[in-house]
Amino acid sequence: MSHVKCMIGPSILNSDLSNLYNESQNLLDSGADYLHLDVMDGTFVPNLTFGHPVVKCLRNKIPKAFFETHMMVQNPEQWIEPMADANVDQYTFHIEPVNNVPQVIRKIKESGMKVGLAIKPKTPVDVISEYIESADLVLIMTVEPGFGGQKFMQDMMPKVKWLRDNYPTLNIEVDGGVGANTIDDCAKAGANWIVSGTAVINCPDRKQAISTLKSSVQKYLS
Ligand SMILES: O=C(CO)[C@H](O)[C@H](O)COP(=O)(O)O
Repeated sequence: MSHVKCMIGPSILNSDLSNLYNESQNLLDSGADYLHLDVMDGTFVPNLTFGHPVVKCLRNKIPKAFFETHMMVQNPEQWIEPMADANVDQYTFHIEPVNNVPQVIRKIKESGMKVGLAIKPKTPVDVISEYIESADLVLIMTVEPGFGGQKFMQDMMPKVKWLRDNYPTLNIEVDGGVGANTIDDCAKAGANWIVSGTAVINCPDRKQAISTLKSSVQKYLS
């Protein structure tokens, strides 16, 4: 009997952002369990996307779905209140630029959102262990954050496996290059929250793409 649930969260990063509502609704109608919203500030990563004003507009049109914002930003503390005001469900931030991680975790919780802790490929997983008990999810990046469509880093799987071995009930998310060819590696290592961008967005049958990801994870969870 598995302790964790499989969740598939497409990243809308490489969708038609001029048509964000329809793209998001289409992904939910195709079986997505949540939406993974990539917020980039051009400083923490060399790319710029959107912030809380866009997320809030999307939330007004999609009141019920679970929204996770993946905060690829230099100062995650700055955006907690605006994202809570946009009714974001889970605020996932990178620990690398943060001096006081417990303080950021506390503020996210006080604002009513769930807490996700993210690490870049070069960050060792044990750096995060002292904070895991107070988090809802850990995100292991399987590409350097910044862009969709990059090659999956298989060598991140020991991090996922280490987390699963040590934290059987933890929600472990992977993000970057995840699709039909790489999902088995993620599932086998123990990931249960799956972000997939281009592999879903560019697939003519998004329902099928999401269902393939789900079946693979469920196979290893059961
Ligand atoms: O966080 C991200 C990039 O920083 C994206 O969520 C991720 O790369 C998704 O796209 P793809 O599945 O195409 O890699």
